Amino acid sequence: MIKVGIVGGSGYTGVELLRILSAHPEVRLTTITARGDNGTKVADMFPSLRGIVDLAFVAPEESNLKDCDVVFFATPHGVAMSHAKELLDAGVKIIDLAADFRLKDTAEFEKWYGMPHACPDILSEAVYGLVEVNREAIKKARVVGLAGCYPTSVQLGFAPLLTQGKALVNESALIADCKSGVSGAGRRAAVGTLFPESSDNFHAYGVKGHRHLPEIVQGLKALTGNTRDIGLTFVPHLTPMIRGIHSTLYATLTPEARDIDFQALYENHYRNDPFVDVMPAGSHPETRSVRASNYLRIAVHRPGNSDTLVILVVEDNLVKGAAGQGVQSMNLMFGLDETTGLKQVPVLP
Ligand SMILES: NC(=O)C1=CN([C@@H]2O[C@H](COP(=O)(O)OP(=O)(O)OC[C@H]3O[C@@H](n4cnc5c(N)ncnc54)[C@H](OP(=O)(O)O)[C@@H]3O)[C@@H](O)[C@H]2O)C=CC1
Ligand SMILES: CC(=O)N[C@@H](CCC(=O)OP(=O)(O)O)C(=O)O
Repeated sequence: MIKVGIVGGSGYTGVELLRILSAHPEVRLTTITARGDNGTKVADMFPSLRGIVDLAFVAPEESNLKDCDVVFFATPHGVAMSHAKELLDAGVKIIDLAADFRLKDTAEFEKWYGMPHACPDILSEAVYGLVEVNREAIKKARVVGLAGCYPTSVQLGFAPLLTQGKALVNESALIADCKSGVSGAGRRAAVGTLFPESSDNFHAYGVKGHRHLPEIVQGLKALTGNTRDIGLTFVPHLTPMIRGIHSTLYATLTPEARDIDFQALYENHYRNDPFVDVMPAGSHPETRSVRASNYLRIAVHRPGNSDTLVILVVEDNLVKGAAGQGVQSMNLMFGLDETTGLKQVPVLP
């Protein structure tokens, strides 16, 4: 059994990790930390876990994280990197849901996250946790910096177009128009996510620059083999639902790409990826079709047979965008089938 610890178990991605890992056949949950709620039984805070998780939250300094095989950090940015060295020295693997191990350029990290990087040496060995792109590297990783929620949907939506060796679309003018449910902001988020503020309302934010922009650009560039530059307009929106991300992606075809069958290109690209579903041509994927599951669904459109491709992508931000992707990575790091414990059927309606 894999002994698993969770730092930050009392947040939204933390409880999602608990839900998934408590049903995982190869996992034993050993320690779950929370600073504010230490001593509280997990099931008293999350009644969904009554009779399922019989542990109490412990304070981080009193936890036995070093006895784990792997520790998930479901914490704000900056926490994982301050614990990484001592855990790695103790032989513990790390999966960070925050951004400490995503951006490879430490100056970029400091610019977007407002803090210096605590361990550039560990950052350089860390693997970016987007399984469909980095599967082989994740298998050998000691540290995985999971892809962000929006970045997962945007990168997997554009990936088949960017990995062909030559540009099929105008890569300097990609557009990602993304909408997220409110749980994306976390359990202790600001006033803007309160019910009276966020229900019956819809708005864009971060148009001037969102911290996921450099992460997505880094990832899209890597998909070209770092041979071509990427220009991306990324506009996130807050939409009044609890879970889910819907990303509408736009790309303009190059003249040489006009005769390509993009439906076939996408189906072929994802033929061996158990959690990516390329839907039939003309589909309109719905966020509820992936709710509480690790699936990500994509539909490819070319309205009016024009030169504009429209790619629709849905995922659950807390699962494929965070905890599920983390468990998918953990499975690979420990030699398991990547779907182990992750075959939950989405909840609909
Ligand atoms: N929500 C989402 O959809 C996604 C979130 N993420 C990322 O995952 C991480 C967690 O997000 P989310 O679960 O939404 O956040 P929450 O605010 O819901 O939970 C944060 C958790 O971290 C704990 N925590 C806060 N500060 C510290 C600290 N300094 N040291 C130790 N523990 C701390 C909190 O408990 P306490 O304060 O009591 O210690 C709580 O358990 C974030 O980095 C977020 O950006 C990634 C993808 C998607
Ligand atoms: C709706 C909402 O507020 N979403 C968050 C992103 C989700 C998140 O937690 O970001 P990471 O993936 O980088 O960890 C935001 O825009 O800041």
